[in-house]
Amino acid sequence: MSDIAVSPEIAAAPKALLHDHLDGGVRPQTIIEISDEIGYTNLPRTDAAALDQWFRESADSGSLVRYLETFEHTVAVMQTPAGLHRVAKECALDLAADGVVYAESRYAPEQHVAGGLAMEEVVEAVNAGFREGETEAAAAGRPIQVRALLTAMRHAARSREIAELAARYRDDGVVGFDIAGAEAGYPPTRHLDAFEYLQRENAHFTIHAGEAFGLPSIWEAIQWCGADRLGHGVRIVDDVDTSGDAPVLGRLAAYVRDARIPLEMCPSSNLQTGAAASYAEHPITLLKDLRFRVTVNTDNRLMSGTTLGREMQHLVDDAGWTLSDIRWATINALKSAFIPYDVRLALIEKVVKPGYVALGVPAYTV
Ligand SMILES: O=c1[nH]cnc2c1ncn2[C@@H]1O[C@H](CO)[C@@H](O)[C@H]1O
Ligand SMILES: [Zn+2]
Repeated sequence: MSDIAVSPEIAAAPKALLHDHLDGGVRPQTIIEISDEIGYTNLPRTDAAALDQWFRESADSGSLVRYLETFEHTVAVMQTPAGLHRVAKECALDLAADGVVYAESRYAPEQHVAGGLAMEEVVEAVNAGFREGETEAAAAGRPIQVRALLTAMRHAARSREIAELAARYRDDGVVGFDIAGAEAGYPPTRHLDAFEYLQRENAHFTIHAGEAFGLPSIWEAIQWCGADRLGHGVRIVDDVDTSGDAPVLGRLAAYVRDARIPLEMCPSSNLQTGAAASYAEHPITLLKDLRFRVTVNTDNRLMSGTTLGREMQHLVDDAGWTLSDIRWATINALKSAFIPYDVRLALIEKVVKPGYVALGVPAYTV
């Protein structure tokens, strides 16, 4: 969707990414090679460039449901330990090359058992791939930490089981839980059992909400389910009245802002699913100006033809963002990460702040 060039400053800026789907960021060439190895013959294109194009165009329908149909082909090549390992390793390398220093990558273990793997084996293969990618990236001078979020599909009925899996692997590379998939008709409260379990376990979770569906979904995610963060949450603007001289926040929007609930915003993805009309008009900028805890994310790099650098470049080019805004969003992301406070602080103080000073951005003020 967005083959824009990223400026040297944005490319070099240390970045943090909270919302990136592992199965939404597979390299086209890898899809083709694994398909050959496993005998998967349903790919819509067999040339890497054409396949890349196909994903972007097919995901560009204006409908979340149709957007999600394209994942059939990435999930198909992520059914073996070798396939999962390779995809995870390449994910870490690609993010490191984009200047990402910390990432949370999510995937749904229940979608990777068609070849007979146990969900534990899925988690372990992905973890091993991330660790190898981290090692290679560090050796290449691009250190990155990648942690996993386990997603449950909201139309399915395995969320409690996957929540338990996330808790079991919490000391082994998994830092949280999520629900994803078609939003309309599948409210977060359908999975209350899983969320209540995680709260009792003192575990972290985010919920895709306020993307294809509006305020009730956000309200349930926060006030019924207790979400730590919102995946997208873009529709929170429906509770901001901009008709007068100054924007007025409704009760829910005020709660989200005042409680510092992180919004994992994904501009390009929202343009493709119809949740926003353009980068210039995307609510992320209004929400930034109102000081919501905004973060910038990729969602699905393959389907959107994007990188975190590109998402940021679009905001700079079309919505008036500055490098200082990008640093603010990056620090917001690290403040909101599901890793221990001391690790977050070390990344902010030792990596992010010095990285922006090196780019000549004036010192950070709150
Ligand atoms: O923007 C999105 N909204 C809702 N669900 C999504 C989005 N992007 C990806 N997935 C879903 O999450 C699964 C696990 O990674 C993917 O297979 C896809 O079905
Ligand atoms: Zn998502």
